[in-house]
Amino acid sequence: QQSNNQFCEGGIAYGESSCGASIPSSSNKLLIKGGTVVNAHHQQVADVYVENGIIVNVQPNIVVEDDVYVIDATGKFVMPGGIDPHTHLQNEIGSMGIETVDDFFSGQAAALAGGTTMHIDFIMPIDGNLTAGFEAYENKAKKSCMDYGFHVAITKWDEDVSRDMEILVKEKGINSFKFFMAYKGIVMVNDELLLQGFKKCKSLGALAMVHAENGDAVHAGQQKMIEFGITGPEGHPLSRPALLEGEATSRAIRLANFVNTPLYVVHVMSIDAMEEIAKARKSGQRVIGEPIVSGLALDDSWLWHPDFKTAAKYVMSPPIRSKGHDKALRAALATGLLQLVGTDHCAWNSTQKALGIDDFRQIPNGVNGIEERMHLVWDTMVESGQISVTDYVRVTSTECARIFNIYPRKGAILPGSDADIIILNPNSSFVITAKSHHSRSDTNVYEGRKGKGKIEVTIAGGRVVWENNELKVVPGAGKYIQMDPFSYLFDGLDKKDVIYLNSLQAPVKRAKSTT
Ligand SMILES: NC(=O)NCCC(=O)O
Ligand SMILES: [Zn+2]
Ligand SMILES: [Zn+2]
Repeated sequence: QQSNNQFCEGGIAYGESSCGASIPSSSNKLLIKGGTVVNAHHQQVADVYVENGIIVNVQPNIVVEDDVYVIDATGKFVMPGGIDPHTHLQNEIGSMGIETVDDFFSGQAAALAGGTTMHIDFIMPIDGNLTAGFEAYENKAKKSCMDYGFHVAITKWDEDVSRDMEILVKEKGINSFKFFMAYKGIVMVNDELLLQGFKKCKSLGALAMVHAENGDAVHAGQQKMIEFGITGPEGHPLSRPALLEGEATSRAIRLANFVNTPLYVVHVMSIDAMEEIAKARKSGQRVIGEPIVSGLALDDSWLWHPDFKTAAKYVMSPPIRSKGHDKALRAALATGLLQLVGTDHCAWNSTQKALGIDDFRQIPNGVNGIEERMHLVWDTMVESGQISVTDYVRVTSTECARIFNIYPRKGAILPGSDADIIILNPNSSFVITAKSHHSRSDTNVYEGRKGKGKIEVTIAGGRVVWENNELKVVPGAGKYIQMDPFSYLFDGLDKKDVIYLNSLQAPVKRAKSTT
């Protein structure tokens, strides 16, 4: 495990005494002075006053008493903390029973150091059982140092699953379910299950999510690579080309249209998938496309690197695509064809990745990103001139809060919102390296990457947790955020059902044939 001198681990609390950090112990009153406060809809120079973890006032020249901790943000952007819609902490999906290196403490500490103050993780059922899965993740998340929510994966179908979906939505704060169209023989579902699951999601007001790759074809592609004698990491992208992502995306979109329910496509990695989403949205269908930072900022050339350890770092599914896809995905994000950015943070160390040294199919799938997302989206999208600062807030925070129905508690700097806030200095710079990152992985897919725009302060639930490159995090400080069903994506959706049902009221009358 990586040790890091900016971050103390192994104790109970992480504060001045144990870390030598200079961040003051949490004050319940905080004033951020003179920054440019940015929301998805508006920006203004103003002060932000926080009490007991909640934003109380946002306006210029707020005057406060002496007992308030004051941060000067002059010349900097004050924005809602990032919300990462897609993470896998302490997870073993598709990885032969081994667990990712980041748990709910180390992964969240990394997130906070990178300006993300909430994430939504994927609960994997236990032997298909959703309730058992939920309870297991409730336990894993007890060490959380920032707020979190859950999506739940559906890997089989029966009456218990259907009943548990209802319980999770009505009693446990779940409002989204994920279906894997790949990982054949592990968690992949067929079209019949997709239809049943989508129908149930619709009735509950829960959002259906898909990992869209044609799993049967991927399996055939993998066999073909092995027959050709291609066993290295480059066999991974070669075995599951973008057309298989495009096919599954198109199929999921059409099935969601048939059921008339909104659809969220996770980790959109290719032009093929992006174009299917754009086409459906243009026709009025409610489809959300989530690119992830590795798809926006990397290309697949690394997978051909002669050093196995380097190449294996980049194995994830769907694969990081060839040059050109990254640029097209950035353009689609800039023009609103894709809506929000996740990470799919699923971190392994190089020993775990080496399980696939003789066979790329055994390399655990997944890359890091929870700590890097906010910096890389700033650098590649805002600093490059592709999107505005308000759009940055929208794609890194607000849109996620709206889709998962927690806006404006999250995703906004407004009176009454949770005090999850970042301060970004656009004139400062960042550099990414495994030597100083906070993930427990010994590698980083963005190793050596430098850029403009540095998150200098992170405030989570009103506590200053990242300042002067020092983390001050407390296990157990994070809260589970329950998310209600029927987000804006469901508004007016039933009108289409009514039109359809009405058309059935007038069946064609035909005279009985006499012959
Ligand atoms: N993406 C990946 O390779 N690993 C995490 C699981 C998933 O999202 O498919
Ligand atoms: Zn996936
Ligand atoms: Zn994922």
